Amino acid sequence: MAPDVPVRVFARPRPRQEEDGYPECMEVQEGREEIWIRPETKEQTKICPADQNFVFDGVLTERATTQDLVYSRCAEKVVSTVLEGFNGTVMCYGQTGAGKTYTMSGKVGDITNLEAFHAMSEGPDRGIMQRAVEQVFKAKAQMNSGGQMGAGGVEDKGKAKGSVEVSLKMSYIEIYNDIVHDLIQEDTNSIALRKSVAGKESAASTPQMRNGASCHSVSSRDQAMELLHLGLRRRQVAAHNLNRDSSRSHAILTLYVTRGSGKRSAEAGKGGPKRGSASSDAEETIQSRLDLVDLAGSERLSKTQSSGVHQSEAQHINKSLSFLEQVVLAIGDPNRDHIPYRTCKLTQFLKESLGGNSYTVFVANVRLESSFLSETVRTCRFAQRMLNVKNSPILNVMRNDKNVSQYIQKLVDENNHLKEELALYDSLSQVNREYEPYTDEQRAILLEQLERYFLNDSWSVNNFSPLEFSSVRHIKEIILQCKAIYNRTSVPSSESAGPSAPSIESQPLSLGHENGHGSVEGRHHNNGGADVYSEAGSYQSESPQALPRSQSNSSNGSALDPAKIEIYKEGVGKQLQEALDENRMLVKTKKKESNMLAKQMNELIKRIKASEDKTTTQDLKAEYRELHQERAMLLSEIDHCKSLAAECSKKLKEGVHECFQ
Ligand SMILES: Nc1ncnc2c1ncn2[C@@H]1O[C@H](COP(=O)(O)OP(=O)(O)OP(=O)(O)O)[C@@H](O)[C@H]1O
Repeated sequence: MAPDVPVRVFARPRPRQEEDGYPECMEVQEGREEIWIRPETKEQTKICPADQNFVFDGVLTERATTQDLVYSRCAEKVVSTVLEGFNGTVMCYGQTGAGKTYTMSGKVGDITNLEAFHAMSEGPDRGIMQRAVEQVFKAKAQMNSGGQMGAGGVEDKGKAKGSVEVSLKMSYIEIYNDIVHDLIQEDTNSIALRKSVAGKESAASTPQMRNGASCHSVSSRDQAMELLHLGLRRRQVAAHNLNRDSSRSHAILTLYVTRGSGKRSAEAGKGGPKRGSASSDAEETIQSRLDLVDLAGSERLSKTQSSGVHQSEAQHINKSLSFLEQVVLAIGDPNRDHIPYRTCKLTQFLKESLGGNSYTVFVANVRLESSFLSETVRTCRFAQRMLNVKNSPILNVMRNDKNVSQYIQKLVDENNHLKEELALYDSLSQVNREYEPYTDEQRAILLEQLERYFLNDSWSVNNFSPLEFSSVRHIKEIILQCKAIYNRTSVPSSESAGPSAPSIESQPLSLGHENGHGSVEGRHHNNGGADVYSEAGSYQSESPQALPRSQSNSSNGSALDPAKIEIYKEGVGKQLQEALDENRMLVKTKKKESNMLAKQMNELIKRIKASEDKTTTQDLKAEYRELHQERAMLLSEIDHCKSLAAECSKKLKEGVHECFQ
């Protein structure tokens, strides 16, 4: 089993301008990997009641930190491990304008100016993305000429020599308003392109959604830079009060490294965990991946003054970041066995990076000006939680092991031999049996036989015609078809209560019932009558009987195909059901939080009414406004989860309908 490796967390404060004034209530102390907060004013103590120090794996001090230093401290080692065959992630998180894009892509400036971009990409302001590409190409050149990559990313002399084939691919996507867009597809018609990518990553195909993005072979650093420039040009950017070039999307640049057809030295990969069973003489292909993630910045609308479309973008950004927080909280909680990765595209993409197969570094970009105290405290708290996230990186080796191939061949031979034996046995006993799976035609014939058998009044214990079992596959098929007939013809218990009894389909299983909160149910019904949580849309993978029987018989009298529904149940149906459950669970939790906030707000109203002191009243009102904003955010998250649940529910229904013959 792969060992747990914690996410490494760094904080990078954006340099303050001299005119911002010192001292501030936040500071980084030289030589100490911590950000200290000393609230002084009453306002500040409301945000952070007492002195607090946030300790990280590293704090990149404001003035001393160059882009070069940031790379060597935060990213270089991760890139080296990727070159060895492990997955790696570096992600930047923080409030808008704190320097995430600067850290990742460098001082981008006017992105339409290609020359300026290339000049920057070679200069000291270049970011982690450019530097990672450089490191990877440097290593590729070394490996092609027979060197081995060691843990430090430098050539290790004296190890097994021999040219290793290395190929690199690159993809660059953005998640904008929870839709995945390809940023480097060569088609300039981005709308058509975006539709196609978004279409591919539907809930039904979430595990493969990465494949929805185009993947480009890159053979030189310059080629990779061209693609990076193209992607940055296409990324959604807008101006607001705190950042002239604010990213409106989460962007993920992925470098895929494949090292092919070489014998991996037993000594290689000393820097990290090894696969226990790896032998030194196997032919191997190593496929690893580096994700460089520039998250969109959280923003307070009151500060950015965004409105219209940018306000809606901001709400999407804040929502997805809050889902990210939920995932991180769940991973860090030993009592939670379910991590809500499926709630949005961002968390789906980061599944391996957080709690999965990856070496991950998290950079918290912060601003130390007092006016950003609340945002910085929030970022630091989140970054601290990130320290609890443990990953399990493994060496991504595809082995072409001679022993395994031989073993598979042995099994194939044995299977052929048994088939021959069976054929001989059948011919000696003069029976003609088939062992291949039923075709649709054979299945239809069997179904017809069974229907005749059940409908025939004159059937008796002596007449078992279609039930005279001829083989194991025949028995299985009869049982499946009997189940289909049963589902189609039997009447649900609620219907048997009388014609006026509502069908299961029309009984909403509302959250209100689940939570015991009557009000929730009321709002749910008022919401256009969309039965998001109706049992009809809920597909119980453990018990197929839970499917509404009224649906087992479609309007045109066709029957549910047992084989199809089984496949659906184990595959897409199961994924959709999980996603539905997750969203329902999130709605439930958030509703509780929202109710608690409502209670606190009611208390505050009482206190405001009772207050006679002007300053106290003002403070209470300010507190009320904060809570109100927080609750508004929660309510919009709840709506978002509901709409996701509705989408899952709809897809589930469509999927079940497709299982009718
Ligand atoms: N460490 C730094 N040194 C010099 N300039 C910086 C630094 N960090 C950020 N900046 C500058 O601050 C501005 C805002 O930074 P940037 O666009 O990287 O923020 P961001 O966190 O990506 O914001 P958003 O979330 O809104 O996209 C840019 O002009 C950037 O060049």
